[in-house]
Amino acid sequence: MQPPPDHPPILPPKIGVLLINLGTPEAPTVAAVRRYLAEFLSDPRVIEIPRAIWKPILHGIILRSRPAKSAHAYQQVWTEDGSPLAAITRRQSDKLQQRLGGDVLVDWAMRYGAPAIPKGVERLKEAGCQRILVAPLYPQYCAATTATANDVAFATLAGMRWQPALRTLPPYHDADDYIDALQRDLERQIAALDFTPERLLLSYHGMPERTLRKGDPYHCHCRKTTRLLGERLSIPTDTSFQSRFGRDKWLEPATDEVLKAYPARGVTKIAIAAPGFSADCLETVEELGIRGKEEFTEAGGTHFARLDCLNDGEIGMDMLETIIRRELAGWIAPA
Ligand SMILES: C=CC1=C(C)c2cc3[nH]c(cc4nc(cc5[nH]c(cc1n2)c(C)c5CCC(=O)O)C(CCC(=O)O)=C4C)c(C)c3C=C
Ligand SMILES: [Fe+2]
Ligand SMILES: [Fe+2]
Repeated sequence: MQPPPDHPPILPPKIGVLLINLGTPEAPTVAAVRRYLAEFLSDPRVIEIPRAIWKPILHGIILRSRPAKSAHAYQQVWTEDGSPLAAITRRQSDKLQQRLGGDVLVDWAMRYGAPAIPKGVERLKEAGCQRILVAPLYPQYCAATTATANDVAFATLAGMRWQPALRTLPPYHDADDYIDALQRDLERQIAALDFTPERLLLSYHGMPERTLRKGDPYHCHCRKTTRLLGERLSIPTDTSFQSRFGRDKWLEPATDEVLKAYPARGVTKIAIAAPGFSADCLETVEELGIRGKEEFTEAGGTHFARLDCLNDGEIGMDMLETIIRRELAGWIAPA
């Protein structure tokens, strides 16, 4: 039987996947970086300080000084395709779409800036997706990253009469497929170097230490990833935490401190990787690859290599397809 002529359109039901990463400015300019930082650093999941105390600090000090410094850093990593984080996430989405076929619609979004999560969820719903997997691409769970992305996706549903069913991608810090992909990709990159590193430093984004005491599993997830990876690699590994922000105590040891201390300990040839980042970005290319290298060589290091993230390479895409398919179980037929 045909629906009446004034009936809203009936689309064949589809499955949606929304890949999410942190977000990045739209241009490497002071104004665009200020807009991005204002949104990012206003998120109470990121800065857990009472608003009445934090707002004057953010608007009176941080947004006056940091955008110029950060814009300079972004200018050093910007590509023809824009910010590396956005360009790589877009390619991951396109390649996953090809792998999953036409019954699954894959799109991507950023928690801060564009393309925004609400628009992504709405686009998938309008295209007929009655079931959506929200996939924040953070292997290690953190309230400041995973939870805030999921919050926005769920909040988008609050305004809908006909809500799609939502699933979220759980952390995959100890998933065999993830550890295996890291092992193979890092071994491949180390084998291609023109020197043999004495140690592999695994640098994760830092967090205030108090978030660990409050029950965030992030620190434990990072440590577990290093342990599982270290058990498989022949090169000795160390763990460190980068990108300290503000005056509070952050997770230790700090990446820059470890880099500066290596040569005095007799370690002068190293490789550094960032397993917590699913795509290369400012934090890996500039902070580790440029500033980290300077810190290490100024302290007496002789050989330094920054290894790429899994990005949209074959090994990374195989892993991403496997973990996404696993979460779509019961929604799509097994591959
Ligand atoms: C208190 C501040 C911050 C917390 C907490 C934080 C946690 C956190 N961040 C990432 C991943 C990324 N962070 C990136 C950039 C970035 N991070 C902060 C501050 C905090 N991060 C700032 C101010 C910035 C902007 C750049 C700068 O001014 O230094 C990025 C890169 C974005 C890009 O455009 O390339 C990523 C990715 C994680 C995983 C995390 C907690 C686990
Ligand atoms: Fe960050
Ligand atoms: Fe940084």
